[in-house]
Amino acid sequence: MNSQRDGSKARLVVLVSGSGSNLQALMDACADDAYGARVVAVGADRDGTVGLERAAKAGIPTFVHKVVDYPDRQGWDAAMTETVAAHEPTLVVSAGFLKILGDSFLAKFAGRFINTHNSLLPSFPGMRGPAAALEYGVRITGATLFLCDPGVDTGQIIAQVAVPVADDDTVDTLTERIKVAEREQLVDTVGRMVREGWRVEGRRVLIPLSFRP
Ligand SMILES: Nc1nc2c(c(=O)[nH]1)N[C@@H](CN(C=O)c1ccc(C(=O)N[C@@H](CCC(=O)O)C(=O)O)cc1)CN2
Ligand SMILES: NCC(=O)N[C@@H]1O[C@H](COP(=O)([O-])[O-])[C@@H](O)[C@H]1O
Repeated sequence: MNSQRDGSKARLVVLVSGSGSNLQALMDACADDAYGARVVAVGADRDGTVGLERAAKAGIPTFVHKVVDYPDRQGWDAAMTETVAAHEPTLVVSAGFLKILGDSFLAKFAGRFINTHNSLLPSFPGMRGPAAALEYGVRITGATLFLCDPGVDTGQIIAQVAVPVADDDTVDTLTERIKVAEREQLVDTVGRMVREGWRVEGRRVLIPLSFRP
């Protein structure tokens, strides 16, 4: 069971690659002491993202590790692991972070490394969730929050939210509609995790307030 039951604030390290609207939602939630967490660092795999700008504007430490700056993927993974570990995270949150993290990172953070994805997994994993949902013709899609494992979007599911697909949806309109529900789910679920803790039973992730008898 992981939790900050001693009343101290949980430490969130958030990983981004793009606009960081999920990051902003977490930062906004953390402004309320009752939420029980604070974003202690924001990391990215590339320079110049709006997500990094959001963190810098809020005075939150940022870091960037680019794969091309390392002799191989393992070197990049080790650098990511070392930098994130230095911030002593309660929870590592991948929110639009577009790199798969490897063995070194998972050895350190598995079980407390989560990712929000813009589809109802296991449908439409990867980098094109909304586009793939539109191409397939599903009538309901959504967002999934899950614990990351060595696979791509194959980890244990923590929470899901359904989002209807409109007849006139484009990739952009569907992506944005999913994001609204996704951000609400991320803030609500991370808050419950850090305040109440969570445990993993096989493929299930249980948070006390959602425990079923
Ligand atoms: N070990 C894991 N790491 C990450 C996971 C995961 O499930 N396990 N999820 C991703 C986030 N994600 C979807 O939600 C995702 C991100 C990136 C990719 C991908 O194919 N990335 C390529 C490079 C793409 C690029 O740089 O443009 C890669 O890593 O080589 C798939 C799914 C976060 N990390
Ligand atoms: N599977 C990777 C992926 O596509 N992730 C998606 O990137 C967006 C980031 O938005 P944000 O930068 O505004 O938070 C999110 O909608 C997230 O599901």
